[in-house]
Amino acid sequence: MALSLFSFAAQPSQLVNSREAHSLLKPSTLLSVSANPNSSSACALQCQHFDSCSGCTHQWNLHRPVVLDEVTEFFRDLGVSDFTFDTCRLWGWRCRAKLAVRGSSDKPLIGLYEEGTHNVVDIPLCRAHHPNINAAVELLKQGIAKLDVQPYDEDSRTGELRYVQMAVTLHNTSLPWSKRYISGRVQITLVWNSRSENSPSSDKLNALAQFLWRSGGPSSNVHLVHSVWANFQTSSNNIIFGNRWRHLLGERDFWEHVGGIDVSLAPSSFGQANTRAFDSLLRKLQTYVPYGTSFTDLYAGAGVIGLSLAVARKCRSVKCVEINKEAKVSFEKTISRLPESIDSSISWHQADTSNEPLSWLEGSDVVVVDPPRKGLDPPLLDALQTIASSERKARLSESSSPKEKNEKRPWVLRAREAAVQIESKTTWEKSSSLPQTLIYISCGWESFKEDCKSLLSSKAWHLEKAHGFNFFPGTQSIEILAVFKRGQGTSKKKKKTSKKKNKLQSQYDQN
Ligand SMILES: C[S@@+](CC[C@H](N)C(=O)[O-])C[C@H]1O[C@@H](n2cnc3c(N)ncnc32)[C@H](O)[C@@H]1O
Repeated sequence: MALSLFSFAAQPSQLVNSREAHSLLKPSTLLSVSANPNSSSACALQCQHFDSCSGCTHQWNLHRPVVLDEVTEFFRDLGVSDFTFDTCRLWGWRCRAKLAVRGSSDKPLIGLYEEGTHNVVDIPLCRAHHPNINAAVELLKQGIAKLDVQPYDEDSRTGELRYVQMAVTLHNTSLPWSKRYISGRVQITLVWNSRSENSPSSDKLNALAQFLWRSGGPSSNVHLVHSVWANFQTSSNNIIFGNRWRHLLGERDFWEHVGGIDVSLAPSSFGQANTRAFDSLLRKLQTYVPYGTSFTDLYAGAGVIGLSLAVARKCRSVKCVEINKEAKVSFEKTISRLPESIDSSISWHQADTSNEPLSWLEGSDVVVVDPPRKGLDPPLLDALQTIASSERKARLSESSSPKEKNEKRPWVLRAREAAVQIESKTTWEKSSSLPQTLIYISCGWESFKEDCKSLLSSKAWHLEKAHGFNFFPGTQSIEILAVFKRGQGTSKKKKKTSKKKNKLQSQYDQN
């Protein structure tokens, strides 16, 4: 995963005090975007790293990303005039950060690359980070200095510590929200420049983990550290993580609570950085999924979307498809905490959605796609565009998909087999229908626009609703939730025209 896209900036080097905490906890606001809300300096980033750090691109009006006007207009032109935008939390929102470690053991730099370079900018007071990420970074720096840990040197490919991933859990739901936020604990993953835990530098790795645990674990003054993990990476490219992960200290399982369920997230699986904003999005998403639906979650990660809908909307079936095999363990753990009353058939498939995409859509009423920034894979986009003709063909041949039945390629068959399968208690009738609703969740505005235009131009879908969420305040990014329905629909503009016509007609009739 490329570093520069993902990490951002920080806050004080210790746990925040209650006044600071209060300022970080401004409630989110839902803007109906037609009226321009006040742009005030109260929504300024006020981060001293802004000029050098590449994490944030905007320091004013954090509540209104620059792209918002364009987004609003785009949807208005497509007939969605009630687009809403949730401003979410403006500071201290980032609960997950991947940071480069460079410099020297007595002066480590932990942060992001300066724009267009591989020079790391130290960002101890980042305003986007959850304050406890900054506190954990400070602790890590102390450990590096004390134990003479060598930060990685990209030119010589020497050194020990390459990157660190910090993830904060806000899981403790027994606490009121402000306390829950401030007492969030940090899972620290040290990306170590060796092949495995058996390399000669492992003693130092273990000593560093012990230091973090002693100084920030349960027997320290402030229990800040949730756990310590190691990832081993020796490759010379820009990829942050290697394939080998080891749990070193603390709780192995990392739980979060979003969308109404407990969710397990291993350090190796994808997790949304802005936990609170993601929760808002999930709650909005739930309102578009009818009770008892059959549901496919494509680009599912650890299945958070699918499983939260399985519970909130009592889905008949939920099928999750994800390419990263590491997410499977998290999915299984999350299932173990779902309410016993749940009666859904649930499966998780380790597969590439672009491989025979129609097979994943079959049998579902609703499909959610949540692709990476680059947008939908072309074969999936193509399948969605031609969904109506696929349906017609299937009906004609009476068998929904003859190609499916004749499939012989072992890798395709293997991918279709569920890696995790939980049967429902009720035996539901199997359906071969294709989805009538498509919910597109996007973190890449440019690719979304293109995909959206392609879907609409195919006339297979029309756009019904759209919402925006401020997942990444201080950047140009916006998270979109768009609801498409099958068929061409009646454009709202057209509806208005016909109302006008009717009015004219009735005036004419009266005359
Ligand atoms: C933006 S994340 C969304 C994850 C999940 N929906 C969530 O919110 O936690 C995109 C996910 O798509 C996965 N992915 C990328 N390309 C894929 C593909 N071709 N097929 C299946 N999954 C893919 C990535 O591994 C990543 O987990």
